[in-house]
Amino acid sequence: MSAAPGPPGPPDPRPLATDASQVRVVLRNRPFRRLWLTFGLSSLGDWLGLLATSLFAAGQVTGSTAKGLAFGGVVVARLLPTIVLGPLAGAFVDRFDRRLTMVVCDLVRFVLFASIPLVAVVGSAPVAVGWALVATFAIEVVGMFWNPAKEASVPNLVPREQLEAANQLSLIATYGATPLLAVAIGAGLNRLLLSLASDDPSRVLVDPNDAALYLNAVTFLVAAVVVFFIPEISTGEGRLRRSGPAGVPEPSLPSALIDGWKYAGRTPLVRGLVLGILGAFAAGGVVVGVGQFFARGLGGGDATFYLLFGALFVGLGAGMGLGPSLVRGLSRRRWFCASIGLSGLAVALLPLSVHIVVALPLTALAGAGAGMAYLAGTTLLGAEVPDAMRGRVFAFVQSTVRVVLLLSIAVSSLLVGIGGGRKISLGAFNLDLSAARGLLLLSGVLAIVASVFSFRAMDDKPGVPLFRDLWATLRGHSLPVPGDRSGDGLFLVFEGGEGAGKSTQASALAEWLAGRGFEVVRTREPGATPLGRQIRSLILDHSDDAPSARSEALLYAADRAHHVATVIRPALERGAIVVCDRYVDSSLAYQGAGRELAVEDVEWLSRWATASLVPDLVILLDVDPGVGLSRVERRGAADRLEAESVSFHERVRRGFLDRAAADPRRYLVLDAGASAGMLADRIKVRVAPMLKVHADVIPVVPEADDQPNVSTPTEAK
Ligand SMILES: Nc1ncnc2c1ncn2[C@@H]1O[C@H](COP(=O)(O)OP(=O)(O)O)[C@@H](O)[C@H]1O
Ligand SMILES: Cc1cn([C@H]2C[C@H](O)[C@@H](COP(=O)(O)OP(=O)(O)O)O2)c(=O)[nH]c1=O
Repeated sequence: MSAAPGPPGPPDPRPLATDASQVRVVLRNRPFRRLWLTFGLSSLGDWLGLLATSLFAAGQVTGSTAKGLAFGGVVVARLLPTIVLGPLAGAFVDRFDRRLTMVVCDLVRFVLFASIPLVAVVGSAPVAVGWALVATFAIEVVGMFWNPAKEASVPNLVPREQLEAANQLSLIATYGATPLLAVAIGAGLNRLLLSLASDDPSRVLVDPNDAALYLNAVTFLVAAVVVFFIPEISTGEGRLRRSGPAGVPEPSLPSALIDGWKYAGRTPLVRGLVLGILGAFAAGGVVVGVGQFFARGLGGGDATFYLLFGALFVGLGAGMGLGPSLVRGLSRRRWFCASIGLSGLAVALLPLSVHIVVALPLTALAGAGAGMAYLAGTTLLGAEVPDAMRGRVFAFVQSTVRVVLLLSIAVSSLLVGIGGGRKISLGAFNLDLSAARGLLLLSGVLAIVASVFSFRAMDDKPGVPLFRDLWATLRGHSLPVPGDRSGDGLFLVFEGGEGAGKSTQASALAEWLAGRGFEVVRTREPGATPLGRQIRSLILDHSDDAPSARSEALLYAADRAHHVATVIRPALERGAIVVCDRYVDSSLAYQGAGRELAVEDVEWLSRWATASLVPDLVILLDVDPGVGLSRVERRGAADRLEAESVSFHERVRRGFLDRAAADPRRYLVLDAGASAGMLADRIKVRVAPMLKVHADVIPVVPEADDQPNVSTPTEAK
């Protein structure tokens, strides 16, 4: 038996998000570039092969029924093997060297494709068609091994943070560029060869379809050679096992397969992904199955159908290409589920469209959701499924997707013919109550349900409401995950620009709370601990060797990590109230907005430093930088940050306000121009209800007779 796959661990906290710069970085990665070329070649071969073989088979026979049968036979021959052999191929891929698997597959496909026209030269028409079918079937079988090997090898070539960009590029190659290129090459060859033969068709040098098949065979040969020279791919399980300690028995194919299924079954991420993908593809299949009927219902013919189809693909491409820059830092698990929900919603709304003008954007939206879900799903599988399991999981997903797609296309195109239509007149428009519309609604709802279930299975931000998180993300930053807190202390933070009055208000609040009998820890950042004080002087003192923006961010994070670990968490665990002058938002505002570092990076760094400890309330004292700076001028020489330009402090102010706007329930924003007494009152009003729960634990002591009980790990300012 193989070592059983370990239990699914917690999600990797490192972000998977990508941006345009990652695409450039990935493109500079040589092994990936070469692999990408082979994706393109093989995918070109696939598309060209499908077109050429189908046309070839149809061209061998006469009569429309026979042509239809021959054409359909090729398509079926291509889809069938996935279903039967997919999972087995995945288990195989995980056991053997992925590079060699890919090379052998490409060589076999080279031979098979070249054999199709060659057999036709010597054999009769039935033999030629028969062989075309057999070869096609075999080519698809080979693809079953090649595909999971390819998918599983990408994560070995590119680092985690570039995985999404790498997937974007390979999806664009597979579904965007190469199908178009295949059509163009097919058509180009046709014209070229026919024009060379002038008007006498019998003088055609090589039949255009034969030529396409030969060309196609060559693409696989080239791909085989290129892959052979990418040794980095060979880090699959097979190779590790071979060079691993002697005496570790190799798992048999069936037991590897069973391990793979077990892993998929008990890993919430994989379960969620499979469920979501199946929901999306079922809906997609229905759209394809009923498309023509629906188009007719919209009052259009084939042209409308092609328009809808075009919109679906434009949406798909846009989702894959632009999605990541739209959602930026959003959790990829959440993005995946939300995309499927979006797709489902668009499909469910389609039946309500009375006109193509409404149907087109909805179709594009459905495509965009599907494209984003496909990209996020592939990236998640690559990033979070261990290398040893990846081939099996990819194969499992690929084959179930095909089954569902085939079934939903077949069933829906069958059903749609049965149900008759009824027209309802809505003023100028006629709404056609047809089976097509009913099926669309049903499949849209199905996809939404699937997205909800997969969300439940794989969400990595429990406790953070999805829609608020989405909204916050679209506006610049996703919401943090509240850290799990033991103890029932209260964590209150003051934020704001220089001279906003944070220290004044923090002291007032701390005294008021202590006066009511609470244990209060009044603290600040940076510099609340001995280590922190050293860091503080490194950052803020003027020196010839001022830290760069990134090292400044790291120093603040280092101070914060130590502060949280040694002061804040222990206090909260005791049940104390922590009143802190500045926290994470200062880094986001000063280093993010002010120094213009990527806010997501600073946010991630802070989350890591604090182990996701989030304040219960942030009191933001909003002050005009001019006013605030003039207040602190009286304090003496400005430190390094105070001495920054006014535009810097303006950006900082915006940074704070944006944070507060993204999560209003956790912020109290006050105009710091008000008098200190008024501000203190407003703060007490907001904090008091938070104490009620707290007061059950620590009795409230009458204000007058109590000695304030404030401990300060930092010296008074
Ligand atoms: N609401 C207020 N109105 C006017 N001046 C204030 C107010 N709050 C504080 N100050 C004064 O402004 C200066 C800076 O206040 P401080 O609390 O140290 O701000 P911060 O900690 O935000 O830098 C101090 O001299 C303080 O007395
Ligand atoms: C905590 C923190 C502070 N800072 C800056 C803001 C302040 O200019 C300086 C802290 O100095 P401090 O004297 O504590 O400022 P204030 O009296 O205004 O509260 O460090 C950051 O840039 N990033 C951070 O994460």
